[in-house]
Amino acid sequence: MSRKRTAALLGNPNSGKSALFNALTGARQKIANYAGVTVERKAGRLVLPSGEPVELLDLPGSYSFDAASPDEAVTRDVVKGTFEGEAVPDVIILVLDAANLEQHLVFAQEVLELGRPTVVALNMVDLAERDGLTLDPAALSQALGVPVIPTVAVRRKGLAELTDAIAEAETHADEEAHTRWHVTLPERRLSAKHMARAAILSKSTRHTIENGVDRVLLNPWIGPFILFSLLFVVFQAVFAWATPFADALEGGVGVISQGVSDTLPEGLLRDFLTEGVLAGVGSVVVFLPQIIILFFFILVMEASGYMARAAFLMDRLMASVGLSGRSFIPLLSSFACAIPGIMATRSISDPKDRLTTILIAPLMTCSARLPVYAVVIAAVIPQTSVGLGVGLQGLVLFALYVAGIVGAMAVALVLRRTVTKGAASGFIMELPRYQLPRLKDLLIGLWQRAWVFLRRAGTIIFVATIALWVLLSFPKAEAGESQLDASFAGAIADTLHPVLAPVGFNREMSLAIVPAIAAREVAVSALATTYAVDAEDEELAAQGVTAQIAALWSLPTALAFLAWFVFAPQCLSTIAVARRETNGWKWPAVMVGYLFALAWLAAGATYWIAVSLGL
Ligand SMILES: Nc1nc2c(ncn2[C@@H]2O[C@H](COP(=O)(O)OP(=O)(O)OP(=O)(O)O)[C@@H](O)[C@H]2O)c(=O)[nH]1
Ligand SMILES: [Mg+2]
Repeated sequence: MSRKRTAALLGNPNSGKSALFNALTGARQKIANYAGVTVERKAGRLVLPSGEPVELLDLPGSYSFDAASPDEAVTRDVVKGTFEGEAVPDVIILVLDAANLEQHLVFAQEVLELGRPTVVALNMVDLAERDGLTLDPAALSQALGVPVIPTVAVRRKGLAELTDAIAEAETHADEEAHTRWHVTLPERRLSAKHMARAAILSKSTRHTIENGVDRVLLNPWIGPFILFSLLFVVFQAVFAWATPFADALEGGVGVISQGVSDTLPEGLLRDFLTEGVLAGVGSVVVFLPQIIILFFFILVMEASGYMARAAFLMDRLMASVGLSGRSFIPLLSSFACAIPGIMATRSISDPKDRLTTILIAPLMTCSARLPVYAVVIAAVIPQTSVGLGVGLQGLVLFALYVAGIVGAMAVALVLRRTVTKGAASGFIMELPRYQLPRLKDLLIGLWQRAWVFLRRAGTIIFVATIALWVLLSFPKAEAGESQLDASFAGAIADTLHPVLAPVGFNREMSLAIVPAIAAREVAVSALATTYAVDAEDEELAAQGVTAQIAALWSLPTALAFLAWFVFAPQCLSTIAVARRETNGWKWPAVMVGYLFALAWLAAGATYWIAVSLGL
């Protein structure tokens, strides 16, 4: 049997390659409305009408095969057959944005010049229509010398025709090489203009609304104000909207815990379930509503096209610290998690810009920190309004995010003048068209994030919490001795505490930050388990970790803990991905070193300022 044939999706960024890939293979690759979403090669299975399976490749978008950024290099290597362990794809599916034809036809010529079996997916014809364009696919096919199939990837239109054309293209490999294509960029631009003109039958100007919106959103004064207000609303919502759901979940965990206590006999199994699983892991799971609300906003910003506008707005600010707006999207992605954020830096072509962005990405507040912030804020910050319906808790949360951003900008400024010295590179980014987010995509996106969170809770958070529970539970305390004092964990806490006591940490906090290296949320489950195991006051123990923190921590101590988490590099996977993306241990070591130093200093400064203010 011959080897499975391959087809690759190629085209400019944001042309809908991943949307087509998902539609053709049933995969759920990330799609979003800005350039540079896909940064890796992904494979899936497409079944042709004949029943033959084809390996379909989704690739990062590209403007040219000469491009310098690491993601575009992947595309070039795959297509030219220099990608390790990969044969040249048999068919190329060239994806063009019908509403942006002229720009997309520039790279198209470079692709066609390869002279390989190619099919064009003229995607986003719905948007072209919305813009008042009437297209002539036949004329375009004539000009390009390959089949052109109109598609709407997100509504699965034109897929059958496209698969037919892919099957055909495989059997009729194009023998005559396309030697007629132009080689210089200005020539390609000119012929793109002619081809686009020939393919557009009529054009009515309907761009006015979009331009009007952009005049407001991109205005140098109003724009940042709107962006800032939007982010502000997000953090208010994270607290205000989530509260009823979080309370219900917390209540549910409490009921189960009570049920377990009532039914099981006293002993190790009961302690394991109540102290380790329910108090520990349960204390993290209750943050699911907050996580979903945060991602709801991120996904809407990504799908609507606002994300790229935000990057555009931030370009000036970023330039003042030696970065460009290009770094903004990886940094904003780091609000979800630093790992995809660091991966997203592959779309930055300047190596020093990219390295700086990787080094500061962990300062963006990832969603794993949300449970830590939320639990401490709920415990020590009163649920009051500061006026105008603005909640104090949401305000503190917002301030923590801002602290991360300000910290990142300050670090970038220092790095760009020292270790990653160099001039800021220019920033060119296409502004995608506005789109109404599709409910289905939104729900799938939210489901994926919820699943990631729950899976973490069931795996890494579970394992780290249980490991800590074991260390806390043995050896058993003598009568009159506290369990924490007697345990192995107590010994670990006693070793670390002297280093952290000067910045206001108590013993439980010093202990909790150790397993939190596996995943930050573990700080919460670790505290919950520690207090559950060590509980002297049974009634307080039953009220959960928030009540215990409220009763046992002073305000300066709690604030120091929050400040620590703004900076601390507490996540092994981030360090691992930084190693992979920088090809060595040097930069991850620099990253970990500076982040720990900053965390310690920030916690200390916060603690002592709070103490001296008499808080
Ligand atoms: N209206 C409309 N939107 C589409 C269509 N195809 C894709 N989109 C949207 O266009 C945006 C970009 O789609 P992606 O599939 O992420 O684009 P891509 O080519 O993979 O982009 P990169 O990975 O950045 O190179 C997303 O918001 C999609 O929902 C289409 O045919 N019509
Ligand atoms: Mg993509």
